[in-house]
Amino acid sequence: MRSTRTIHVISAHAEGEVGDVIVGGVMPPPGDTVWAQRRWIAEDETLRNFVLNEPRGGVFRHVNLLVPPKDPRADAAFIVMEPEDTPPMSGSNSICVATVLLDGGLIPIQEPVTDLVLEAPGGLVHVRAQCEGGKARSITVRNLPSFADKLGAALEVEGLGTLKVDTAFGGDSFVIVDAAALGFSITPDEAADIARIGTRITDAANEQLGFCHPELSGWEHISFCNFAAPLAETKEGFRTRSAVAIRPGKIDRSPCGTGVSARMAALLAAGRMRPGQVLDTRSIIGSRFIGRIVGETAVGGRPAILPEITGRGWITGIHQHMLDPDDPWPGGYRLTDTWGAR
Ligand SMILES: O=C(O)[C@H]1NCC[C@@H]1O
Repeated sequence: MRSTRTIHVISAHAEGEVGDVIVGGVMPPPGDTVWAQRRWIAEDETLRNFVLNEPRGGVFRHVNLLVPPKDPRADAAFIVMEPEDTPPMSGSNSICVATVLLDGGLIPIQEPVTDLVLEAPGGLVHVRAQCEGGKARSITVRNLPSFADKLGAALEVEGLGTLKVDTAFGGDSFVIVDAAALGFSITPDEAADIARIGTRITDAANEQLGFCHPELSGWEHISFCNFAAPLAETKEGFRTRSAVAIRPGKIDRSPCGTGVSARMAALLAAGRMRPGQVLDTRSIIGSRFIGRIVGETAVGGRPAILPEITGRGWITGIHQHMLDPDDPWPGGYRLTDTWGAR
């Protein structure tokens, strides 16, 4: 056996969504901030291609690189690599990172509660893990400040007509559509159609509505389409389902923490939710994130919410990715049969 590269990975998923964590074998990328390191990883593409492309990855895979924190308040820092983007934050990936740090023994568990500060590229996120028997059983992440951008905007989508949509930021940028109006009830048999149509809606939203984060320089697009099912009132707030279509054409298996945060920001801006209320969201596979608006703030002068997301993560294995110097595809490959199937 020989290899010019060995990358050590602990694999995990959060509520069904894969979020592997690189725990060794990669030097920290250049950059004075984690945001600058994120940009370097996105532009360089070597690591992204190595771990995300086939034969090591696939369109369903997200990979997080642990880096030394830049902010002295943080216990650990991470850069998220998703199929098409290297985003400011991710709910499922941050839960996977916390799970690997705690259940994998990189940071000692304190029972019954372990508090951590993680530095995501977009800023600090606080993690509170309920721990028992050496396992983080429930993880609450205080996500980045989240805000509505456009409410009730008209969006023309070829073949679908004019949709009424919201756009919002919840740690990543979203176009939010009414799932029921498009004929979806968020069930597994709808997965291929939601992925395909969601990608078209995201493309149309980028052309017609756009998005520009006022503080995270260069975050100037809409990443995802959130198919939001109707709200059912509960004692604490609302219960709902949603499916987030991820470019180039897959569905988040989790309820998408950034998506729940973006939706709560849009619901508060529309006067439907209040601080303190909960948005209990089920994914297309029935997994659950509990979102909560814990406060209000501002981002670049716009009203914003402080969202929390609670979910669970599990370690699924350990991998050591290698590169034989004779391998003719060191950067791997993507084919449109799975990567962006239309
Ligand atoms: O939970 C989330 O926020 C995400 N899951 C995969 C894509 C998003 O980053």
